[in-house]
Parts: sequence; structure tokens; C-alpha cells
Amino acid sequence: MDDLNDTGHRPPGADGLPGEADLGQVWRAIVEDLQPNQRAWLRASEPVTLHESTAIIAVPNDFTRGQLEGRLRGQLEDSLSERFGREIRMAVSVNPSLEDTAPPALDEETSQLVDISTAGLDTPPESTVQPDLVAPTRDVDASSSERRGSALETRLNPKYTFETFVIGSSNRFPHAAAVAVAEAPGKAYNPLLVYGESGLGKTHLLHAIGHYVRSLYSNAKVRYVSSEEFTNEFINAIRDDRQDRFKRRYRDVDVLLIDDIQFLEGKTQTQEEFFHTFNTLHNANKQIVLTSDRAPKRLEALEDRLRNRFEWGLITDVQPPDLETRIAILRKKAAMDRLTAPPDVLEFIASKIQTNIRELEGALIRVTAFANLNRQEVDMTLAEIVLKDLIPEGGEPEITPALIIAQTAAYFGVSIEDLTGPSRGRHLVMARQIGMYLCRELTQLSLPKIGAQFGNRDHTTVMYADRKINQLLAERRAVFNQVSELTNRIKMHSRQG
Ligand SMILES: Nc1ncnc2c1ncn2[C@@H]1O[C@H](COP(=O)(O)OP(=O)(O)OP(=O)(O)O)[C@@H](O)[C@H]1O
Repeated sequence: MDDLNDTGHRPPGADGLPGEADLGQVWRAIVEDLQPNQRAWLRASEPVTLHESTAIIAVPNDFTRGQLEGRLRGQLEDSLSERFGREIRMAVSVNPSLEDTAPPALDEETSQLVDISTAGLDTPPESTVQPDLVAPTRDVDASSSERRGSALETRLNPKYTFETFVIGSSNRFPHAAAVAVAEAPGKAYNPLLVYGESGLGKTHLLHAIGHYVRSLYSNAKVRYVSSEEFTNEFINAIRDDRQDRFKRRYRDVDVLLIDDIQFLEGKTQTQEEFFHTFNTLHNANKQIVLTSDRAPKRLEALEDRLRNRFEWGLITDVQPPDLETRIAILRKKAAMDRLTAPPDVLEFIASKIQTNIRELEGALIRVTAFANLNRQEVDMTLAEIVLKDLIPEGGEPEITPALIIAQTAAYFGVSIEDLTGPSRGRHLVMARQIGMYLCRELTQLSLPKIGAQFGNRDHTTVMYADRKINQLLAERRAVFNQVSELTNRIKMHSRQG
């Protein structure tokens, strides 16, 4: 790994969230979504930079700043948070030189935006951070290299590390292989392919490799991407005639982590591109790690030459965890999220939910949220009540996104068109976010597929909705009740066929 060189690029995004350097593009999209009268306020605005959770927006005068900080703040912060997939606050600075400018050029090619990824990590350009211009209530000091370092990592999910990964007989081998690969990228097994059913920790392992590589080799360029995003980016690159940029993005890395390759099935052109990416990286001894929901030989609509390449390295599978591992996962989750639940309740949940760790964690969150809202202790009676609703007797019929959308619309008294349409009224946004959360909980659909069901929304919007509702479940009784009632209705209807 001696040849690693740090170009200052942020590591890739967990599930493809936009990075700090993408503020310009994100801001442009947000401005486009506004009503014309609101847009007028932002004509001369200029996104300056995004530091951790604060986006700095420059405007020409105090009056405009007042508008942004007043009536537009909520909406703009919601939109920024939604698109970045985390809470973003806005700080508004005044830059009088914008007064005379035409509407700022937000096009990527001509933008004045400072791209943190090319500006050098340790020397943020003077012009990006001007604390004296920023509203004093906001903390935008980014001088600490430590803080900047952690901000650079944010696109890999910080929770998905080897430390938080519980090892059991079902995943001991893939875990060991993942550690080996992270310790000696390009040398141990190349490629490493981990396959297994949904919700068994494949994505967690991929991110853990990314974190560990970066902690061992601080200059390593690690890129994480789902195959779905890889495909979408490839299509966009062709459309925008930017194939070179696309190629550089994926071929100029030390470790490429690519999730859910089953999505490449049947996509001939993307497979072709991926084949060349694979060869370039492999020839240069760069590490490739892949996950799939099936063994490669069962990826029937994948070209032989790709399948064949996947077999060059190590193929290993994750199995559903045994009871002990499930209990250990719940214990770890409870400790990490400071959820209090006695051992018998953890065992009970672990005994009831056997095949999907995402559901296992979801059940623990529901039980503790219910207790929290009722100011009750978590005990067996309470756990039984909550889980009875969650797990029907005699197996689970399939729940479709169409059913979830129809029931969510009916429950909130809105039309399906509105629920999946562009309108952003508060009531609608909440209903939509609950619908997206339920699709994540009750179906196996990927984030982009859920986004597609809700009017072609971006997958980061779904991710944000999922996180937000998970959080609100424990904080707001109304949300907990709505989610529980709606879950019951959806399950009832699915059983009725
Ligand atoms: N061994 C483990 N220890 C701790 N947490 C785990 C473990 N395995 C999975 N999890 C947790 O379970 C959840 C689902 O895991 P993950 O998203 O990695 O599954 P996946 O196999 O990639 O599923 P999908 O194919 O649906 O994307 C995550 O929150 C993850 O942290």
C-alpha cells in the first residue's frame, strides 16, 4: 500500500449520500424546487461550504439574510437534511459583492464553489470559511484537523465498524476474510465476495472494511457504492458525456467496495463497464470487495466473464445467526443506543425474530420506544404485546409497496397522488416519511426502489425518512401510535390478500 497517495478526496458515501463537495449541486436542486417567489430571494445566494452539519450560504445583504433565517429557514434546512441524509443547519453570511452579480452560476463547470475534495484537506481556502461573516449563533469553526478528519469519514456509516459487528458461527468466516482484506488490501483475497440473504450484515462488513482500511492507511482512497448507484451514475455519465470522469472516479481508487451486485443482472452495458473497472483495479493490485444476495453461480443474468472474475478470489457467505449471536447482537445494539431492556426480553425478541438482523434490531427499537412513551419499564408483558403485532402467527404473507402506499394514504386522509407527488406540506411530508419507513421495514426493497415508488425520489430521501421516523418513534407518542396502527392495518390487509 506504499503507493497510496492522498488527493484529498473524501471517502465515498455510505449508500451514495452526497458529500460536502456536492453542496453546490444540492443547493441548485433545492433552489429549483422552490416556488418562484421564494426563488427570488435566492437568486443572488451562493453556497459557500458545508462543514460537518452546517451549510454556509452567502447572500448579498442583511435583508436577504433576514428572509433566509426567518421564513425560509425551516424549509431550506429540511431540504438540505433530506438530501444529505443527516441533520443540516444553515448559517447565512453576508457578502456584499454578491449584490451586483447576476444570479450565481451554479453549474458545476462554472461555479465559484470551493470543492473541498480538491482544495487540500488541511488548508481550507480562506474564502470558504469566513467566521466573521457568518451569523454568530452558528459554529462554523472547522480549524481543528481532528474534526475535519471525522467529517471526511461521514459518508461511511460510522456505526458499521468491526467493533460493532458481533461474530458468531454464522459469520465468522466472512468476518475474518473482511479483516484480512482490510489489513492487506489487494494482497489477501482479491476480489472478496460476500453473499447472503437480506439483513445479515453484508453492508455492515463492507463499511467496516472501509473504516478499518482508512484507519490503517490514512491515505487510502476507498470508494463504497451500491451497484444500483453505480448503474445510475454510469447512465448519467453517458447522458452527460462524462464517461472519463466516471472512469476516473471508479478506477482511481485503492479499495472499491461494491454492494448488491445482483443489481447488475441483465444490464449489459453497465456490466461491460464494470468488467473494465474490475480489470483495471485488479491489474493494479487494488482491492475489490463485492456483496450479492446470491452465490455468483446463481446470478444467471450476469455475463460469464464477470462471474468468472468473481471466482478468482474468495467467495464466502453469511448465514442467519444462531440464537446466541442474535442475543449478543441485541445486547450490543442496546448498549450502543443506550436502550434498557432486561436479558429475558432480549432473549424473547431474539427467539421470535430469526432470519433478518435488520428486523431484529427494529423489534428492539419498537419495544423500547413503546416503554419509553408509556413511561414503563421494559418487561416481558410489554414485549409480548409489541411483538404480537409485529409477528403474525403462521408466517408472513408478502407485503407490497403498493399496499403500503395505499394504506398510508388512506390512513392519513390524503390521495395516493399527493403522497407520491411533489407537494411538501407538513402533513404530507410526515405521511410520506412514514410510508417510506414502512417500506423499509416491511419489504425487502432497496432504498432506490423505495424512492422510485414515491414519485422517483432520491434514495437519500428514503434514508433520511427512515432515520427520522426511527428517531421520532421514541420521542413522539403520536408517531409511535400512527406507525403501529398503520403496520397493523397493512398486515391485516396483506393477510386478507
Ligand atoms: N453481526 C452483526 N453484528 C451487529 N450488527 C449486525 C450484524 N449483522 C448485521 N447487523 C446489523 O443488521 C442491520 C442489517 O445489516 P446490513 O444492512 O449490513 O445487511 P445486508 O446483508 O447488507 O442486507 P441487504 O442485502 O438488505 O442490504 C444493520 O443495522 C447491521 O448493523
